[in-house]
Amino acid sequence: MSASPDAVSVSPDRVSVSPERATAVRAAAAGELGGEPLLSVRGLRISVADGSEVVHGVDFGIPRGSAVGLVGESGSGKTLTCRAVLGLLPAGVEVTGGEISLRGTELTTLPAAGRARLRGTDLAAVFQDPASYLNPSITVGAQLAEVLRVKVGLARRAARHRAVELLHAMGLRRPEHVYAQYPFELSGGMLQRVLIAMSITAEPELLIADEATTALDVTVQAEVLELLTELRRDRGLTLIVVSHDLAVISQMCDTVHVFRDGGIVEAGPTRQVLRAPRHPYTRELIDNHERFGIDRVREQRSRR
Ligand SMILES: Nc1ncnc2c1ncn2[C@@H]1O[C@H](COP(=O)(O)OP(=O)(O)OP(=O)(O)O)[C@@H](O)[C@H]1O
Repeated sequence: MSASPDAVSVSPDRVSVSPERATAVRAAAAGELGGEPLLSVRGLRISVADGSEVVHGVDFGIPRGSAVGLVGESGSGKTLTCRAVLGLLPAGVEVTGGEISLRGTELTTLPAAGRARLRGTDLAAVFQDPASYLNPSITVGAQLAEVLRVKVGLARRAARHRAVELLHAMGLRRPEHVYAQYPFELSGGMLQRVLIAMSITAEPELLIADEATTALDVTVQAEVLELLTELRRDRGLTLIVVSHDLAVISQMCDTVHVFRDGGIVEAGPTRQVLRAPRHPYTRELIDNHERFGIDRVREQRSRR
């Protein structure tokens, strides 16, 4: 990062732009520029165990069926924001202000059991390290079938049948064989497909992919991104894609929200933000992306 942390202001409220521009950033971030939001996050504040605030009043909306990218440097608050939406904040970390509404239902005041019920059935997530979410001593098929029994209520035989179907639908060849394999026998890309299968068993409307392809090699990454795009197209899944990789965001997302230091500094249609970034920090992200040899963003920008 060439600029010091203080070189760019951290939230639309503190950026020196015209009031009209600040309003436009907030409106874009809140999803008001397109469609009825499936998810609406307003003024979200998150504090950690020592009392310090790490997310400072974030606003955004996710229109149903859209793919929304969250980008920004490490530690800018993307993951905690997603975990707050899922109701899965780490111990000692808590929401201290704001609202998170899913189809009009306020989530921050729901009891833990209610939040747990929503996970899987309405909201789901896949993260960077799929192996850590699987039990190493149980076959992946048995684990997937168990989710189908618990979350969908299928009987044992039906769950097995559906699990094989899902593995097939995730693009895994020889799904019967994969069903009987243990996590250590599968590659990272295969494990991520299994996790994606698990996450969509109960047909949630919103899937959060938090650096879900970061650890995969480029070809496998492209295949998993393609799978997510297909799920969006074929099942109407709404996606939140968290990534450091602007090429991933450019490929997948209709809109992008740029996080910095716990706030959103710029938001809007991906193409517009990447082509004509308005905020110095967004420009810096794009320049860094290009400087480090990942030229796909510029290629995609110039092709359009
Ligand atoms: N369990 C925790 N306890 C204390 N502080 C935390 C905890 N988790 C995250 N933080 C802090 O909260 C801030 C936001 O973290 P977060 O993980 O949301 O950032 P991020 O943008 O997702 O980063 P990355 O891209 O590296 O995942 C950071 O300053 C981080 O150090």
